[in-house]
Amino acid sequence: MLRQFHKMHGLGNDFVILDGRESPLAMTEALARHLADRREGIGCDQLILLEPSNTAELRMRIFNADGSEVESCGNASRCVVKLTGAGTIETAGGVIHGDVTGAEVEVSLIEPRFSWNEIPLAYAMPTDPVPMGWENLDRPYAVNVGNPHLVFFVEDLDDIDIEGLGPAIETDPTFPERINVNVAEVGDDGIRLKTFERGAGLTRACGTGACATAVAAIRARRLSSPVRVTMPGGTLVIAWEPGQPVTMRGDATHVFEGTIDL
Ligand SMILES: N[C@H](CCC[C@H](N)C(=O)O)C(=O)O
Repeated sequence: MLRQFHKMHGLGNDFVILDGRESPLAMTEALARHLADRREGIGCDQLILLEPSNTAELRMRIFNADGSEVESCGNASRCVVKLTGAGTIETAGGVIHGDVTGAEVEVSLIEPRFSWNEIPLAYAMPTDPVPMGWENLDRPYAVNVGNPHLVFFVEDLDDIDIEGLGPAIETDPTFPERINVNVAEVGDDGIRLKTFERGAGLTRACGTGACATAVAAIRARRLSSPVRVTMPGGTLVIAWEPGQPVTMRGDATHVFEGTIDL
């Protein structure tokens, strides 16, 4: 059966979006992996499937390039708000809210969580920072913004081999659901960030990573809200106050639409 798809990206973090609201689509890890494959499929960092929802205007399911289904995706949220005009979106990480503001899109995720069992970590330990290290990366902050993130603050981001260290940290048994790995350098005009994503590897931008990193920087009193977070693919503006949901504002780009036989 021929299915329409949309190819979109948020600051170079790219997505294939399928709409299963009118006609259901049974997504599997294997099919998500195939569609995400940049040689044998369409190619993307995450596969997004839209479905009906009882708690929001629509439900957004998120599958990483490795096929794993996860709770949240900040860049894809902005793309789905722009594509559908939805103001509320149900995700496995909670109901999120979006609004198109001119050329950009603003999305509010959930109120961040910080305790070890909410990240989750495998056992009780501090999360601000986590008393662990991997070569020249140590004492990260752990933050859950719907999905799990580690945030390492470093003096020089270009000194860090994030692609070399990322896989071992992502799959460390301390993180029973694996984890997204963020390495950040704080400067006068905000944060420079690179993210090795759970289930997708190094991406050009990570929306939830930018949110988690800005929240960690505000909690550690390194910066105050709002925070500009600049990644290889571009910049997001993140706003957060303790006790509130974290909000991001940035671009969402529609590249093309096509059909594929599924
Ligand atoms: N790799 C993430 C999901 C995608 C997040 C990212 N693309 C974003 O924009 O937030 C995870 O496994 O939790």
